[in-house]
Amino acid sequence: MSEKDNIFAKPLGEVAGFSFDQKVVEVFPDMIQRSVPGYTTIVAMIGTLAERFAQSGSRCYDLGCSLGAATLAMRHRIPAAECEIFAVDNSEAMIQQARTILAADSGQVPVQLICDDLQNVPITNASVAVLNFTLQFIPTSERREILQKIYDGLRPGGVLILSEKVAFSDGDHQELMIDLHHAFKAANGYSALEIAQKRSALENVLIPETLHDHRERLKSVGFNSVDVWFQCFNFASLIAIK
Ligand SMILES: Nc1ncnc2c1ncn2[C@@H]1O[C@H](C[S@+](CC[C@H]([NH3+])C(=O)[O-])CC(=O)[O-])[C@@H](O)[C@H]1O
Ligand SMILES: O=C(O)C(=O)Cc1ccccc1
Repeated sequence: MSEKDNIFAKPLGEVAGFSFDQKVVEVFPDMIQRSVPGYTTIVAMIGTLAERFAQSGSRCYDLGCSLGAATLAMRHRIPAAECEIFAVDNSEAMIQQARTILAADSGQVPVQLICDDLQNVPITNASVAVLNFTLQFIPTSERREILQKIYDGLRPGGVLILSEKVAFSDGDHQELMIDLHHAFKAANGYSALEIAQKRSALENVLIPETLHDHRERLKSVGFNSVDVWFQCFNFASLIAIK
């Protein structure tokens, strides 16, 4: 499997902004598993949701697919005929490694891996769209346009699964959730230095918004039904149905 994440283990002096480069790719499954509470459950449930929502002859999109975890979960659970998965990521290093992982997988649903900014990828004839911890890395001013494009590309009854690190408007609650997230990381073996250096690397790179803002924007682009289906501390996943 992947190597252990020790990217932020040594004092770095100046901490550069976080990027999905080759070093991160090599440790990514370990990093995300030890950093995102509920990640394994969320990925498995994306499979269950795809099983329910994938429509025959439609497309499923995994936007910001990294190594293709959600793609694989969907691929192994979609019963609908003639579906195709489009997995998109703008990190060349991620897509290269995803290609190797997919080549070793025996799932039957065809997968197209695309190395591009998800903003350049047309979305059409979709029944499932996944943004599993991806929108948080895109400037807030560009998020509405992406969600509108997804809404417009979905068939009626189609679903968007949106997982994000979230913020809270109440300062005390915000502080508590961040503290509990750091305790989760510490329990998974990250040192105080690793937690602090990763936190500065993510500053201005990963921008969380409140669940209220996510819900309102999803409704305002047209989604009928919007609600949280998973939350642990400051990590949440929403389902939005067209
Ligand atoms: N504009 C963009 N266009 C395409 N990809 C992008 C863009 N911006 C960021 N990315 C990509 O979004 C991914 C975010 S990781 C997703 C985990 C995955 N979904 C998983 O289910 O394992 C989440 C995390 O690391 O917290 C990275 O691979 C980026 O290259
Ligand atoms: O580690 C964190 O603090 C996170 O918010 C999650 C994460 C996981 C993997 C890459 C970037 C951020």
